[in-house]
Amino acid sequence: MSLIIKGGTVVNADRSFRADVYCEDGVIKAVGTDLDTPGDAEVIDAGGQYVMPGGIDPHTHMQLPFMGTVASEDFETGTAAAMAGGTTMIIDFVIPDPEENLMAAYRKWRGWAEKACADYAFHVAVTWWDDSVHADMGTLVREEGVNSFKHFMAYKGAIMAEDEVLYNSFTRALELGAIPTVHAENGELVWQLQRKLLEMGITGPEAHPLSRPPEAEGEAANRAIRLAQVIGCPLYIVHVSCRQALEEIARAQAEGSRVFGEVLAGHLLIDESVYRHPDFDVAAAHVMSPPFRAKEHQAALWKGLQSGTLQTTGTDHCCFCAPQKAMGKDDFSLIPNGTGGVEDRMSVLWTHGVTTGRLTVEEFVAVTSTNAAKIFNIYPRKGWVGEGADADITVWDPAATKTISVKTHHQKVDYNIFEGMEITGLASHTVANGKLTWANGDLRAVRGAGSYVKRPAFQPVFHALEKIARANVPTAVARS
Ligand SMILES: NC(=O)NCCC(=O)O
Ligand SMILES: [Zn+2]
Ligand SMILES: [Zn+2]
Repeated sequence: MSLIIKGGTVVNADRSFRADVYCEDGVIKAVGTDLDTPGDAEVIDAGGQYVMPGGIDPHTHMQLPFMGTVASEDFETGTAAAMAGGTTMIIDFVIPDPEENLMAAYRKWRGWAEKACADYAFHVAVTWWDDSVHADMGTLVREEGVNSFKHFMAYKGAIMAEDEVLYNSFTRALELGAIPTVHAENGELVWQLQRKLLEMGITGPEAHPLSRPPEAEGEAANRAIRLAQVIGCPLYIVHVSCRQALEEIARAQAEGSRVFGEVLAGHLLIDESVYRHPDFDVAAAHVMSPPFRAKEHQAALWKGLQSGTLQTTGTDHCCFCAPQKAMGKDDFSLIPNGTGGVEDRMSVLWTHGVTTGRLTVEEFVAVTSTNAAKIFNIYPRKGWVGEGADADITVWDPAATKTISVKTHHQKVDYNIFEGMEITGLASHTVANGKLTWANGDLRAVRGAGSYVKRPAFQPVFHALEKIARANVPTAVARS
């Protein structure tokens, strides 16, 4: 099974150059000029196009059971839609209920994901604490290739992790060489504001952003960062949506901390006015947490991405259809939180990032693929077009255009938050594990063709942090 991509410009995060790319048995075997074409090889003409590492979306929730329902997009449909947009790998989340055994939850999610068309991995959420969680974190890292643990600082009464859980889990993660990640929002504050707004009679989706102000996110980001600094572990903050959280990350980085930040395509482009839409279904379709913010935050997030304060882009793809959103018709706090975007992330980023001059093409590759691969320690197997890497490639046509619409998207959800957006820059072809899965509008994704990707522990920053810890071991004072 071989395939050759001819005549394009290879773009990696460090440089671009003209080359052909030859793939065999799921691996890139050669990158060079004027490569021979074996007789049986499938040929892709990439003339005038870029040949880039397939996108990695580090934040999705396929078929997530959440807020009394289950996300409409499953691992098969979601990874197929991803490949229509040039994304060849997702990192999803195992989210055990409080008291639920971590390994049992992990096995359940692994079973659901077997039908994935593209490669996938899992962050595992720590929502509670006891000795079994401590032990299972060890098993997950050492035997199952999990190298990141998620903590929800919001969703009080459900999956929220209190500070005690954060402390124990961050400490254990450091010992294992796994990165703690957080959804940073002060869950107590959100809870209190939700009650207050409902008492005031503000029951519609317009109350959603009011109950989750940027200050609640900034406070939680700072708390997680300070805990990580004292414990001495790295930290990855998911879906940074506002200036307040961004500033906490920038300050921590300036203090020498290993804090990574992720931003969602939606938070870069959509503002909070959507929650005041007169049609409940439209306003509710945008209910996600943290919410879309005032415009000043989008400008700040773009600068965070440009400056390197934020390193990755995700979608938090978590789809609920209108009848599901209607569960919160009379109480906004019951609207299932989540929006889609896994198919659109790369073209939206290209249109508003590269064509506007905010990002170079190499930076585009970094923030859509390579940085996630590096942070989660699967680089250069993923996130790189080079000999020996997995043949996960997107052939990118910078001149192609379309208008995003729910009528034409491949995502299994009845709304598109980017509806009507005119896009320039699209995946013309997507290659996953050496197989052509998307070719000029023809989706050829195969159920179950994706594999679980094990991620080794101790990505490079752990070795640096270990040296700092060794130099700062607390000592007792010997007194007579
Ligand atoms: N983001 C969201 O609203 N739903 C999915 C769960 C989460 O990431 O917080
Ligand atoms: Zn979240
Ligand atoms: Zn999420």
